[in-house]
Amino acid sequence: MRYLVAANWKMNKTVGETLEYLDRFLPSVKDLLSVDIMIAPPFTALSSASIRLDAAKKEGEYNVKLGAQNMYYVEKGAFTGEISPVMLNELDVEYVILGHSERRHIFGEKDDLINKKVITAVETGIRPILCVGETLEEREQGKTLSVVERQIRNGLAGVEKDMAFIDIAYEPVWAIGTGVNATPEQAQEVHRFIRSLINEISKGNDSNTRILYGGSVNEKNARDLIKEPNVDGFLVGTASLDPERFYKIITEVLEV
Ligand SMILES: O=C(CO)COP(=O)(O)O
Repeated sequence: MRYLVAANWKMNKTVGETLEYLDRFLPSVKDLLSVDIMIAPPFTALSSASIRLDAAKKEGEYNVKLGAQNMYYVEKGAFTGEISPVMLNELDVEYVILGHSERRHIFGEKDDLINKKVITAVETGIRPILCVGETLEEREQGKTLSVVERQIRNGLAGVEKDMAFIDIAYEPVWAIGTGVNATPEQAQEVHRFIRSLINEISKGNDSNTRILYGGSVNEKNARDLIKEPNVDGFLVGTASLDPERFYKIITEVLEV
């Protein structure tokens, strides 16, 4: 299984800033093919990023893929403000982040909607990264594993046989954007649980499923986190906004 290091830029960077970032970032990861890299800019920058990546790939070898931060589960129609999988496919978007805690908590997305999106993503050939994770209150009440189990079972209902085409990101809500990451031990405990759960529900058909950790990952804590046996990569927010910091995290993963 290849590690995946993914950047979730959230609502950051204009088209100009995206192109400036790629100009600085792409040379650093040229010929770096042993780890999968994904960048998810905002929707407005996807097209320009796609063109820039395409041009780079004509000049050299890059293992950098584009991701979307969300999508709707219908091909087209009267869904004001939504983006469809067909629109993402056209831009060579290969990943989609689904069920991010900001979608769940700020925009009220529930497991059944997230599940519909996961199913459509798999059907359209866009690899979903299903995000799960507990709030601080849930952790303090000892509910971490039961919350994660519910989010995974509901989120993956109907796609269990396609598990090898899906990645999971464990992102404890209390660690997102706070500067307080889960300790390697805390991450490993939940990742081991997720691994056994998806092994059970996919009947062993999960050999390409990465379990990413997300939540205040940076160039200083990445090495200790990736050393854990069930941490298969990262979903990085804040630290991915700077191309040098994101590259440093990638190099920490390479060294394990
Ligand atoms: O939400 C995240 C990635 O999806 C994590 O964000 P931070 O790295 O800023 O904590």
